[in-house]
Amino acid sequence: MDGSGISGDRFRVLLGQLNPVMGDLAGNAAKARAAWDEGRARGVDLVALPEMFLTGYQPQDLIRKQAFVLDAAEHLDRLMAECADGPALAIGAPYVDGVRLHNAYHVLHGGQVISRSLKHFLPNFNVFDEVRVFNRGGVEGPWTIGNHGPRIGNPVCEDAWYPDVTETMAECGAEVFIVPNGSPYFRDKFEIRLNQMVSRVVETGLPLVYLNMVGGQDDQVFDGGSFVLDRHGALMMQFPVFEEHLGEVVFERREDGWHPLKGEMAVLPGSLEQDYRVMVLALRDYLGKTGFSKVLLGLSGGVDSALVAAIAVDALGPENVRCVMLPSEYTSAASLEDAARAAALLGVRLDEVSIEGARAAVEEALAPLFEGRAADITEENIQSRLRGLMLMAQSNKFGEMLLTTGNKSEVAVGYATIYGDMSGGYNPIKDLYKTRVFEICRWRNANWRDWMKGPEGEAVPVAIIDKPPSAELRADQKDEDSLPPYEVLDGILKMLVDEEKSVADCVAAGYDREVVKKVEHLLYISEYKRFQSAPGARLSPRAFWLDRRYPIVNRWRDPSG
Ligand SMILES: Nc1ncnc2c1ncn2[C@@H]1O[C@H](COP(=O)(O)OP(=O)(O)OC[C@H]2O[C@@H]([n+]3cccc(C(=O)O)c3)[C@H](O)[C@@H]2O)[C@@H](O)[C@H]1O
Ligand SMILES: Nc1ncnc2c1ncn2[C@@H]1O[C@H](COP(=O)(O)OP(=O)(O)OP(=O)(O)O)[C@@H](O)[C@H]1O
Ligand SMILES: NC(=O)CC[C@H](N)C(=O)O
Repeated sequence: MDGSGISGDRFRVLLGQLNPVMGDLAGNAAKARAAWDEGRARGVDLVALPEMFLTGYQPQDLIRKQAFVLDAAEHLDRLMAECADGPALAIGAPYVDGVRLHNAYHVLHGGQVISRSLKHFLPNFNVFDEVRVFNRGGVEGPWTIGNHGPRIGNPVCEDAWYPDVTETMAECGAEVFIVPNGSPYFRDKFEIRLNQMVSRVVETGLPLVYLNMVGGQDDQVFDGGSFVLDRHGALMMQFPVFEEHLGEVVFERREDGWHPLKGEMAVLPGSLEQDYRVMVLALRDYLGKTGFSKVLLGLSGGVDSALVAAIAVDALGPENVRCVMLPSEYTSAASLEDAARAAALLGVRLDEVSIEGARAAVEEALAPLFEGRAADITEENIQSRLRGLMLMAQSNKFGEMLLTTGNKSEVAVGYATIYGDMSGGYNPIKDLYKTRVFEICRWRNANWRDWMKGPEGEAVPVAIIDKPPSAELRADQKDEDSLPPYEVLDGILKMLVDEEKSVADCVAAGYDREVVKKVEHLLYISEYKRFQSAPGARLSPRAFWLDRRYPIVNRWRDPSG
């Protein structure tokens, strides 16, 4: 040991896979400080935190506020002073170089900044717009603490998705990579990340630490799942997904360089479980981070609202979820029973407010104007809007945030009433196709985990999963009267939306051209609804909102096929 507190042949890093709150500079700094205190108590050499941990990620245009960047710099300076005596602290925070604003990774030690890596590759695709808000940095060489420990290179997230930055760092003498990330979830992304990081290891022959953020931010969920690879690309440590976690990686110096020792190995859940957990965590964090603790929703006896109720209960506990049945003359006895059973299984309160009186009053008020016109979708939408009105009134009165329940199939084709059932602050199932809604319900009924605040066993009544979906806005209505069967609709939507395929591709895959053209048309004409819709948890690489933005005014239709 020398004055730096580092032993000659071991280097210990405490990795903080933690959940920051966007814009809560003091809170995030306190969390960083607590991790550092823990690191000091354990006697580690370095405490590392994810990309842009001090501000939260992604800050979007908040980062264009000079006052915000200055405030962040002050919090960083304070941390540097407070953490002068002990392990180094590596933390993501913005950096201003003259007029150039950077996404940076700072290493603080002994009251000084001993390294500052500026993100070189700015992601500008899917949900990312970093070219819009940051300047590209040059590649920073590796750093060490005193004369001991490995020379460490810090490619910042996207920097490790291409060979250039790691190769340059290796040429400059790096012996270990620690990559801080703000990498949001989409289904099965873990394998893609792992393959990318293994490639960097194979190209450079150097071990790599992948440290991800965790937690929900608006539509995105950072899934954690940090890991460590040795110089051959073998997995030496795996952190859990979706949980805050402090874990220690130990590097040992051998004749041929630095080697990470084998450590904890969390098992990653399957894709249905991951999707479900994302929806739960996204809702919990959206509520908690915006200052809400309670939600309400309209429980119709259908599968979408039943699943949203289960997600809400698992996120917040049954005492914080209230369901409301708002029957009309078209509501069947089976729907009333199914809603009651769904609420009972989850242990939530179910209130009933009829929309019949209000509907009669609205129709009477409009009758002189509408005289001579046949009843049509107008009257159906009035019911939906009255439900929205009644639910929002309760939201105002009781301080509960209203959840809206449209699945991705409906959101894609505009099968929802604007200012009606689209009313609400958050939509947990916005990126979940209807066919997957059924799969997820079955998964939840068969599986319980300790992170769920809801009951074990059946959470969505089997009778609800098994019956044909209906909006019940007129007698004997079924979704399949207006839409193709969901297997067909979802098959076409996956091709058009998620895979960017043409109409001709869909026809070649066996779908009827007329049906494909109808779906394509509905997809384009409902962009205005999506523009006015609530945010919801992103589960796929093509979620509506940031990943998939069509022009609202658009006359083009695919002539192929
Ligand atoms: N480009 C555009 N920019 C701005 N506004 C635009 C627009 N195109 C139409 N509009 C406006 O939008 C209005 C039509 O939209 P909207 O009022 O939503 O009505 P609309 O889309 O015609 O009908 C709602 C649909 O949702 C279905 N649905 C399914 C499941 C549940 C529920 C439910 O309510 O519970 C409903 C229902 O069966 C029906 O097919 C028009 O009055 C028009 O003025
Ligand atoms: N009778 C009702 N009571 C309470 N809420 C309702 C009622 N009917 C509709 N809603 C609300 O409006 C949403 C859209 O309802 P609708 O039944 O028309 O379509 P859906 O997409 O099949 O949804 P679900 O599967 O939940 O029924 C529901 O999820 C629910 O939140
Ligand atoms: N923060 C980032 O640079 C994110 C982009 C990165 N390639 C990812 O999604 O993991």
